[in-house]
Amino acid sequence: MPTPWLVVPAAGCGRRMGADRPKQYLTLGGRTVLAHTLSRLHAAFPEARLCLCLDAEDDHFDPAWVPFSDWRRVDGGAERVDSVVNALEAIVAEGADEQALVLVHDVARPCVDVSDLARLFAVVSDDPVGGLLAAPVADTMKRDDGAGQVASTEDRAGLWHALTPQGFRLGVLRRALARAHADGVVVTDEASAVEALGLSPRLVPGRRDNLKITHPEDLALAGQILAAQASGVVPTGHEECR
Ligand SMILES: Nc1ccn([C@@H]2O[C@H](COP(=O)(O)OP(=O)(O)OP(=O)(O)O)[C@@H](O)[C@H]2O)c(=O)n1
Ligand SMILES: C[C@](O)(CO)[C@H](O)COP(=O)(O)O
Repeated sequence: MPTPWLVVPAAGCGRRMGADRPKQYLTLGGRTVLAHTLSRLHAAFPEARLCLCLDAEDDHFDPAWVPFSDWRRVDGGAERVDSVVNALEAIVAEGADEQALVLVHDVARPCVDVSDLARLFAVVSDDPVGGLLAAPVADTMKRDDGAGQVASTEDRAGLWHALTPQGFRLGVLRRALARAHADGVVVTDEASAVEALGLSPRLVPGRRDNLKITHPEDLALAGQILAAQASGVVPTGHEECR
């Protein structure tokens, strides 16, 4: 199987976290979130080529946290999607083929499981469209009425949480993001842009502990997940969600 390109958007400012620095530079067990995330990706894809999207004025980053030998820093954009587009242009500038496989993974998801990464890669390598790690919705879903009360209970059958990585061919992903930009749509993930082309990305069941650190309480949770994974006490649970 060919080596993938990895795009790691890490140019966010962590507004919802509200910390004294972007959340990718908060530490878990003495290591930054960014270092944890890159280490998981490296364990699965040691030969991959990495594009790391960082804010141009980032003064927290330390290159010692990057375990990849083939990596480049790319300027982030105003939104996540703009950071990803900048990375794709950097990949094109290096002469990558339209068929090159690109996996995009949020820096804010340090608990991603190495076997999930391998499984996603196997699926998207063999799929003409590509796909994403995802987890079925487990709770009863309510829609509000805009005034703090329940308007309805939604049918959760067939609903999934979109996780990352999301993996697509370079050509498809560039076309999809260019179309979203032309249509004035700010997509929050790659798959939704690809869907808007009329294509159907594969849903690859992944562990639900691949959480995105977003709000303050998520940090402690991520620390506990990493510790539990390291001690081997967390069952994989994959079979349940397939
Ligand atoms: N302009 C941006 C915005 C976000 N991201 C990245 O996209 C991922 C998902 O975004 P999110 O969780 O929203 O991160 P933040 O933008 O940092 O958080 P917030 O929205 O709360 O400010 C993160 O890895 C973040 O660093 C990025 O590379 N460039
Ligand atoms: C890409 C993503 O992680 C999928 O869940 C997510 O859409 C990005 O974060 P946001 O909070 O929706 O901006």
